[in-house]
Amino acid sequence: MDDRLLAIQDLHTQFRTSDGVVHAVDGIDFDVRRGETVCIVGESGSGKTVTSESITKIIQMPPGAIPEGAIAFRDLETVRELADAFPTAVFDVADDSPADLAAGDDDQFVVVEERDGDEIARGYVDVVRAPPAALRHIRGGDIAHVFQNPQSALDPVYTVGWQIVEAIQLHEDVSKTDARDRAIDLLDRVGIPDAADRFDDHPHEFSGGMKQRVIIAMALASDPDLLIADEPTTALDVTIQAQILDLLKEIQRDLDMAILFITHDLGVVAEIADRVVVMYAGKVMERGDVFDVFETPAHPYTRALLECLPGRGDRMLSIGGSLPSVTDPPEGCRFADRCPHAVDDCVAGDQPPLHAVDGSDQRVSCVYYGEGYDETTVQTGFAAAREGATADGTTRVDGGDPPTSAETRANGRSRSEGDR
Ligand SMILES: Nc1ncnc2c1ncn2[C@@H]1O[C@H](COP(=O)(O)OP(=O)(O)OP(=O)(O)O)[C@@H](O)[C@H]1O
Ligand code: NI
Repeated sequence: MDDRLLAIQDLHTQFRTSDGVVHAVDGIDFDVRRGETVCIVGESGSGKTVTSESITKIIQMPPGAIPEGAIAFRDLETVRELADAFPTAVFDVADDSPADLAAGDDDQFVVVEERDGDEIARGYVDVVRAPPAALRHIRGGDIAHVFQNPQSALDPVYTVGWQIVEAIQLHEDVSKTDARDRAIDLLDRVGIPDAADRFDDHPHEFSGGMKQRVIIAMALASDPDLLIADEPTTALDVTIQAQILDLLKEIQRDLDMAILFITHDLGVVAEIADRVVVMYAGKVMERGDVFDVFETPAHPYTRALLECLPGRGDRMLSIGGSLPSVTDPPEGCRFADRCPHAVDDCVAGDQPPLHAVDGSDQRVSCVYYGEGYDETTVQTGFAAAREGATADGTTRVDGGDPPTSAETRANGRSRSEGDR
């Protein structure tokens, strides 16, 4: 069964600037299944936020544009509603392969399989092609966003209760009294003590962590299938961060909602992700099940990120170097310039294709996993390999322990707990 809720295919998001075209997201693929948590992780500027904001097209266009790619949102109810509201936008296909998606006409964005009277067996909405009216239906309804700074997401002038009531009434035709009751339930649901009493308080009467809980309550108002959270805990202190992560896990379990979580912190990834997408300079370097990626990080960049985690190994690593130019991206692998294993093939052509690792779902964009290469060469400690490379000009393949499964478990999750 295809349980994908969101399928991103060859997404390109660019910005026109006076310095040239910024290739912020440069051809990425990944999907989010129903009810799971996918984390996008990567350094500052790698394209995480632009990816997440492309999904509901809340990026400013212009200067932004999505010249290529498709974002398939596969919620049956939404497909039905949009097919009714925009009958001429329906694109019938027998089989929903990516090729069909790409072949869709520009104004045909509701893709259905088998249209039998009102019955739509399966289908998806291509967010990239959807017009503003259809996007309004999806945004804040089927897909809700939670941003980093709770301060700016709340209006200081209105009570928090009223702001949640407004979010509820935006998506549902309910009376003020019913909406008020639901708002209080939501505040209670996200762990605001004495929710009924806090309803009439203004945002400034809430702490940062409590404000973020209010934002999450607003996001839940429309009962979304997908919650996109962009660094939602970064502005909060560590204990509050942990509480918000716990809250998100709990809500997800109860509401069976998928979460796309953006972070630069692999500790957070270990805490909440089912699957992880590692981005670098607008490309996906690696993706897969969080346990596979933590236990057998395949890409040298992922290894480097893991070695940067405090408490892993005895050295604190700084990767060194900086992201390549986003206006004039280099040939080959975007990470080649900082990679101790880079060879000629790494600096030619496009970013390497995503190769399978060990027959699992894990995929890695690295030439060493292609034909004619020995992948064990890059399965070594990043810091050790770099030291080897700088000491004698060659890459050393020994030394540097990969993170163990015990360490991954110590970070809070275990495959055997069956908590997914
Ligand atoms: N409106 C814009 N105009 C021009 N360039 C932009 C715009 N928005 C983003 N970019 C560029 O796109 C690239 C990706 O930015 P993005 O915000 O997605 O990174 P990020 O991975 O979310 O980083 P961070 O961890 O700092 O939030 C960066 O080079 C950024 O400068
Ligand atoms: Ni960001």
